[in-house]
Amino acid sequence: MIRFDNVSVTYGDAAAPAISGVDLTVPEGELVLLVGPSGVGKSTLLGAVSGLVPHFTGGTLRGRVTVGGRDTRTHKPRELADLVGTVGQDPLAHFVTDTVEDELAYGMESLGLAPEVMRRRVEDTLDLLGLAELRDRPIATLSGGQQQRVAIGSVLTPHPRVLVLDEPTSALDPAAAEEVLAVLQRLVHDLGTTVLMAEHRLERVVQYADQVVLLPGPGVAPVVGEPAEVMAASPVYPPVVGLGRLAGWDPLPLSVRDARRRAPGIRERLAGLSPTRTGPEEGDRGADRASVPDGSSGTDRSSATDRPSGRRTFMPLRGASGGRERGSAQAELPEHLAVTTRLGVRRGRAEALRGVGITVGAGETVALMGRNGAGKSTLLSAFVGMVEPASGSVLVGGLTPHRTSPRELVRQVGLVPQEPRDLLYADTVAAECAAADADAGAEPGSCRALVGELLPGVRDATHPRDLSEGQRLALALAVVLTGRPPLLLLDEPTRGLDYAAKARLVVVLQGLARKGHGIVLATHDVELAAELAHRVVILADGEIVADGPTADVVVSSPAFAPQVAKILAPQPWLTVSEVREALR
Ligand SMILES: Nc1ncnc2c1ncn2[C@@H]1O[C@H](COP(=O)(O)OP(=O)(O)OP(=O)(O)O)[C@@H](O)[C@H]1O
Ligand SMILES: Nc1ncnc2c1ncn2[C@@H]1O[C@H](COP(=O)(O)OP(=O)(O)OP(=O)(O)O)[C@@H](O)[C@H]1O
Repeated sequence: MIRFDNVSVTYGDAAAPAISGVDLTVPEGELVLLVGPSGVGKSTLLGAVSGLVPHFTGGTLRGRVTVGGRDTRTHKPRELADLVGTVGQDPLAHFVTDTVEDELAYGMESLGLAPEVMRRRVEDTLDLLGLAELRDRPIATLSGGQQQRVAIGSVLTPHPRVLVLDEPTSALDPAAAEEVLAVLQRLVHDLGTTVLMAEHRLERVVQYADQVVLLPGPGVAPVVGEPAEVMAASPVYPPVVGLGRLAGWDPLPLSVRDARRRAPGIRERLAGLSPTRTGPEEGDRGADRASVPDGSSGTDRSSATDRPSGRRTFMPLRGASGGRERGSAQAELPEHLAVTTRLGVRRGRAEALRGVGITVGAGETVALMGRNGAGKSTLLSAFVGMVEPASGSVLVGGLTPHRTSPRELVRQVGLVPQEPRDLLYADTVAAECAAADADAGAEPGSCRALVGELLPGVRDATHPRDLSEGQRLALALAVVLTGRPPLLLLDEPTRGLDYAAKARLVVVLQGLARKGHGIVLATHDVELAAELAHRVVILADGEIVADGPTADVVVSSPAFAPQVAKILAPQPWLTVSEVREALR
């Protein structure tokens, strides 16, 4: 159904092609998963199928790509629309109408389907993706995950024979991701739809794939094969495969269920051992240790709700680089970097947050989890004054965010938004980084070094618009981290990041936490939360329904447990690295 004949794509003045030597056949009715490190050319390869590359992105395509016999170089995306449905990494870029229902109908309208058919398919899709309650809503007012569901729904309604999906579950909560994958599998099995999908969170998808296409490095020809075969040697692999490789299981399990069947042996070896975990208090805070007050873990919900802002104790916070003093370093900080008390926030007609009491202590990393639309981004927005409380209060560094000037507030708190593009305004990576250094009063080169540390291979001269998703996120993270705000907020910080980049992000954030920074991440990435968070807070429908140490909260939850916890339960292991450490 899809064929690549010796395809290469070179962008503008890039020295080397983004993809090269790609020979590939995707048979009709298969679900093929495209994997590989960040920036390796996955989106480029997908774009060559939908025709976006090179028609919209520029660059030169050599060789031949055909879909259902149509050459994508001579057919514009519009001329492929009846055949190929595409969901890109940034759903907002694709929306053409204003409301959910219109968007679901749009693709069918342009194909001229009968009104009764359209009506029925819109209803089906609203139900299928849990969008019925949002049908009249302006798309601009939806949460990130709600938007991603609309984007997926809008390509399903015309029933294309080929679906090209770029990280389609990146903004979805774990349950929604499973539902979407079940729908895709049904289309593949029942209707013979062909699906080509790129995804970083392999733990979510690899067990559904008929074939895996691995791009091992930029411009390197793909490796194609059965999922278990490719996973055995792939540089990117999910925790279940990591555990399988560690335990020497052959063939490698791809699902939690398969791994559980193999697990008795490793469970026996682990019996009597326990994971080494450092809480925020036990962590080595190095030079700053003495200045960080105790009792800042805030794991006790009742006190978390009722405790005042904690201005009793003030703590000097040093820039993470050590001696260099800068704005925030001179600011005196309360023991709790952020406190909300019975916080209520309205968005439109909805109460997005209700009675939320949460504290974030110095040195603490908190993962905010919960279904799409639960209010996670709203809470982060409240911390930076982008939304006002309708009731209750929010204090950050002792200040009321929405009444504090941005200049003053940035000394206390920095936010990496869900869409990193919102943060970037310069024309090149180098200029963006220079501006970030200047804004933060950091040494020239600080931001650029961080980008390289998170993701090697990002070029100075590239326009942020032309970066891959993961590269852009690494840049946005670096821009905010350069300011080293005492409180660091990250909204879904792993979209587009490969496992290695995620691991490096974990190291950087752990280092900041040790130096006394408080970190709050809103995330659907249960594996990231397991690696990084001291504490997990679960929001449901605007209310806190759980708040406690990570292991306590996630292990008991089928939705939020990481793979290793599911495989080794009832033992308390969360990550492959914990198991590796224990077996050493
Ligand atoms: N329009 C463009 N102009 C110039 N360079 C581009 C353009 N689009 C992508 N690139 C570059 O091509 C390379 C591959 O990007 P691509 O988006 O295909 O990677 P990816 O594997 O999808 O990455 P990610 O996993 O981060 O989404 C990157 O180095 C990127 O900077
Ligand atoms: N401007 C608005 N008007 C009406 N409702 C809104 C508006 N902005 C957000 N909402 C609603 O508020 C609720 C909370 O949204 P929020 O973005 O905080 O959710 P979230 O937990 O971050 O979700 P996701 O995981 O999908 O990112 C959602 O139901 C959303 O649709």
